[in-house]
Amino acid sequence: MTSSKGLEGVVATQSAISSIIDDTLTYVGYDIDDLAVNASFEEVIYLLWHQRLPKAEELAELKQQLADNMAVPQAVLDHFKTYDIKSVHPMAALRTAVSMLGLFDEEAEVMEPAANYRKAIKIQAKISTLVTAFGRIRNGQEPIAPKSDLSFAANFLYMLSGNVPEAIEEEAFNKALVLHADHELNASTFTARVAVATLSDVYSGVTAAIGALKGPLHGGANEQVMKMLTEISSVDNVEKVINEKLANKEKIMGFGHRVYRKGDPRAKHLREMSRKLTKIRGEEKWYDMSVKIDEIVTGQKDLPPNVDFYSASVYHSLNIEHDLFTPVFALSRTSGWLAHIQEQYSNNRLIRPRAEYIGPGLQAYVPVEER
Ligand SMILES: CC(=O)SCCNC(=O)CCNC(=O)[C@H](O)C(C)(C)COP(=O)(O)OP(=O)(O)OC[C@H]1O[C@@H](n2cnc3c(N)ncnc32)[C@H](O)[C@@H]1OP(=O)(O)O
Ligand SMILES: O=C([O-])CC(=O)C(=O)O
Repeated sequence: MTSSKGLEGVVATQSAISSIIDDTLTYVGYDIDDLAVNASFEEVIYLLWHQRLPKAEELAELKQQLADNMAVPQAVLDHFKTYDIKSVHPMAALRTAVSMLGLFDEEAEVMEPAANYRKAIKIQAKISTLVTAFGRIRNGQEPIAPKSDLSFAANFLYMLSGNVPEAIEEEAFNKALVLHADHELNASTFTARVAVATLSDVYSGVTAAIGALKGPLHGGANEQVMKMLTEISSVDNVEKVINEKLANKEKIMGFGHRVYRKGDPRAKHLREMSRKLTKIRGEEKWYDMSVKIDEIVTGQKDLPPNVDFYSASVYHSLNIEHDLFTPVFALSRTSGWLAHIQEQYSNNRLIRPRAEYIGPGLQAYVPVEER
């Protein structure tokens, strides 16, 4: 029995939700380049959950269901005030808050598909409210109630800042949500599927997935990219800092990928948004620094940027605090996790791989006084 470190190359399940074939990403057969330009995030949620694009009335119904379910139990909001909110990572808070939502859902343990679909709506709707409320409460501000006439993307930015976003901001954020929604069997999605394959509940699956996304080798990389850009601080410093990091064999956050070899198709869309938004903000340096880092890392190491690299300067330009970048990723990827959870339940088998044992051979027990 031999193992593959990090399960590289192992095909662990079948899925009809998204595919990565020859560096092309599709959601249910629709090329991500097509969806990034044309689709709303709500359409993508529907696509992932139903494996087809919605008709107009189905889309309207989903939007209404999301709007109707955005309110979060007061006890969950109050719990943010029970610890030193400024010292915790928002992903840790989100992990607990989503788990806590399950305690207030009377259907949490009901396993019928219709009940699980209702839970998907509730979680997808409430996760925006949780992230924005956390962001405001820790800054001494009151949470803002959503506006039912705004899109999912616009509502998030509105609930965070109190201002209805400009059209270009809404467009950029919607695109970011579309691009992050699903990605085949990435680590957090696999985690969600493993959790629910024990026939545990939907809240457990999403909570487990949030924990997996938090790490800097996965969703946590976008925050680390912004930390690196902030530390480098100017285009003139890029070459020296990046060359030093490469010489020290440090990983450059936002580069490399387990599956893509020629490049992540999502990165070009985020790069273009970064160019536009940093220009509007008069802060082109974030884009210029990013492009220079990209040239060096891709040039020297043949490691192209992944989805997390240019999303950092995009979110920064949307006035999102840096440690909220990964929660933003989570609120988009929740749509994918919920699709995979549903798919796992619909054709379930316990996920239980084997380990290649590399410990000592058979040993006889020695009583404690004789060791
Ligand atoms: C949404 C997402 O999750 S996208 C990924 C987000 N994560 C990051 O951006 C973190 C930085 N990137 C990485 O750590 C990796 O590229 C991962 C985790 C994404 C993929 O990891 P793996 O497939 O396991 O590749 P692994 O880490 O083994 O790297 C293979 C080689 O490329 C190098 N490498 C990979 N990524 C990088 C990087 N970002 N910077 C420098 N070198 C790198 C490794 O050092 C290793 O070199 P070696 O063979 O000389 O030891
Ligand atoms: O697929 C992966 O390994 C990581 C990734 O890009 C994602 O989750 O979007």
